[in-house]
Amino acid sequence: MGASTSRHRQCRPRQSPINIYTKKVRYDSSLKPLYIYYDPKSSQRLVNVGHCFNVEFEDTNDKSVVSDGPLVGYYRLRQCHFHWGASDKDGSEHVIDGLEYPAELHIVHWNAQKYPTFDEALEHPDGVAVIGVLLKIGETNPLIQSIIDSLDQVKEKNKECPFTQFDLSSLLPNDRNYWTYQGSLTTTPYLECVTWIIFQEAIPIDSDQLQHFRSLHCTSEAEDPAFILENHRAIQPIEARVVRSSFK
Ligand SMILES: Cc1ccn(O)c(=O)c1
Ligand SMILES: [Zn+2]
Repeated sequence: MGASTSRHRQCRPRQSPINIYTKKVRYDSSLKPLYIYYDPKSSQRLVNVGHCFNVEFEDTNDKSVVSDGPLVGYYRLRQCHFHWGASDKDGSEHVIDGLEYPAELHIVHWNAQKYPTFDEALEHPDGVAVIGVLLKIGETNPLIQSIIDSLDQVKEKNKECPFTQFDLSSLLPNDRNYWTYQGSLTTTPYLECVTWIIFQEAIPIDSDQLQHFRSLHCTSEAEDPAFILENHRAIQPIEARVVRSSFK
C-alpha cells in the first residue's frame, strides 16, 4: 500500500520525537545496562550544518561505541548535536509527561557491525542508535562551554573547525536509567531507522550558554544573516508503540 493511496492507515508508524507518558511505560527486566565508551581522541571537528551544529567523530574504527542496553551488537559513535527552543521554556524534542525541557543532546551512532556505511544504515530499522540527554537550566556546564568557545569559528552555515580531545562521556548523566523505543530521525527525511535511548536524568546548562546556540546562523556567509533560533520537531503520534524502561 503506497503512502499516497491511503491516509487512514498509518504509513509512518514510528516517528520521533514523542511524549513519554511514564504511566504507560513498561519496565523490562531483560534490558541490560548500557555499555558506553567514547575515546576523546575520536573527536575531530565542529560543523555548522545549517539547522544545528554537529561535533563529528572519527567513525572508521570502533574506538567509540555504545552496546548492550536494548541493542544487538555495537553501534559506532558518529556525531552529536543539540536541539533547542527560541526561549528556555521549550526546546527539547522528547517530552516527559507533557514537560518540555529547554534543550536535548543527541548522540548519534550507527550499526557498523551489520552495515558498511552510515548512509546504508539509515535505510534499515536497526541501523541507527541515538542516545538522548535532556538538558535543564542549572549551573554552567564546562564541557558545553568548551564547545561554545569554538562556536564563533562556525558562525555561518557550512563552516567547520577542528575540535579534538573532546570528552563526550563527561556529558552523560551519572544515573544511567533510560527509556527506549523504536523511532525515527527528527529531521528530514525522518527515516524510521532509530533505536532511541533517552536517559531519565537531565544534565545542567545555564541560560547564557543556551543563548549562544541561538546566535548561530542558519545562513551561509554569502547570504543575509538569519539565526538558528530553534530546531526542535513537534511530538509525533506514538501509534502502536510501547516505551520500555530499564528501571522500575
Ligand atoms: C542522524 C540524525 C540526524 C538528525 N538528528 O536530529 C538526529 O537526531 C539524528
Ligand atoms: Zn537530533
